[in-house]
Amino acid sequence: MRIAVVGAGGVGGYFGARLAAAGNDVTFVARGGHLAAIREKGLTVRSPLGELRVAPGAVVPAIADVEGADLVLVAVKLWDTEDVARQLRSLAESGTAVISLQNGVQKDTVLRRHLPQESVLGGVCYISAFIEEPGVVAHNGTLQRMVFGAYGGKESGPARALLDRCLEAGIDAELSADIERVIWEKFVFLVGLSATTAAVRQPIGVVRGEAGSRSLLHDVMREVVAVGRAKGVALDSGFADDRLAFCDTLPPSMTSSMHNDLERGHRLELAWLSGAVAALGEELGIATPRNRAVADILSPYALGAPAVPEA
Ligand SMILES: NC(=O)C1=CN([C@@H]2O[C@H](COP(=O)(O)OP(=O)(O)OC[C@H]3O[C@@H](n4cnc5c(N)ncnc54)[C@H](OP(=O)(O)O)[C@@H]3O)[C@@H](O)[C@H]2O)C=CC1
Ligand SMILES: CC(C)(CO)C(=O)C(=O)O
Repeated sequence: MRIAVVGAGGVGGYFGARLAAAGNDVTFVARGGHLAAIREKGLTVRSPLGELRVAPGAVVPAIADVEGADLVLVAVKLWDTEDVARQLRSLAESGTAVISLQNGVQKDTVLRRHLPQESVLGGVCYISAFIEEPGVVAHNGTLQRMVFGAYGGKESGPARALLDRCLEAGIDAELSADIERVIWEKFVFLVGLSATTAAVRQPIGVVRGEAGSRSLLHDVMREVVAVGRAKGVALDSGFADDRLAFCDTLPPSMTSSMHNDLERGHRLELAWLSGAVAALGEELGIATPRNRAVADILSPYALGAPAVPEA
């Protein structure tokens, strides 16, 4: 299968490298120092599931350099989606399927603004991975799961083919006939985890162990469920309780990519997480005070570590 991975960072680098190691024809689209390092030494993935190295020739600097693909995996941060969507148009118009593994519930709306509707399949991933240094992706823990499928439960050849390739590559993967609900289910958990780990600046073990931050986690997720249900997504009314119980099963050291980004002084996906919940709540007339507070508290960090103004 010919797969193009746009964004060779934590998510794209990890899943793309596993698919390449299993014999698929994977092209990575990368940029900056990461591109230069991969061109020189290849892409290395350090993982408790085994180290991988992808050959230097598998990387290109632009989507226009991809010489045909059956499927594109989009794995750039959310602020880069619009730009990537525009550049994917000609591939998608020639029949290439597109699956975004990004977080949030707005990514596919952005992709659909630029691409043929049927080319955009839905997807989510569960993993903790990041660029440790240019050319090197580090995988924390052993979780590495993808769920994907066509919207509306339609049968999709590319999704089925990707499932087979993932399973051969040792990636925990599943096809879903209700991918919209799956994306929202992840969103409930992710917004809870990212809001609280970033606000408290501690992993889930600390957040869930303290009555105040535990109730913040629960309330943040309740608000996401209320917004999703108001949008017509088939989320169970008690889904936040279910996710809180799930949070109790996580390793205490687990944290969110947004907390990692905050700690490193990087830009945050806040506007697409708690910020999006607050904006959607306003639009739909659903109260979201906890998500609004988290979005406001973290707003000085949204574009990276803030500089204190000169006196
Ligand atoms: N990291 C994680 O553990 C998880 C992340 N996610 C989600 O996955 C998505 C990707 O996150 P993550 O892997 O952490 O992101 P990273 O920042 O690690 O990787 C994205 C990479 O894509 C590059 N990039 C952006 N635009 C382009 C472009 N036009 N052409 C080529 N390269 C480009 C970036 O370069 P540059 O640095 O120059 O911007 C960066 O190297 C996010 O939505 C995130 O929320 C989901 C689950 C877990
Ligand atoms: C919650 C988690 C770690 C699961 O993949 C995630 O998606 C993120 O933090 O971005």
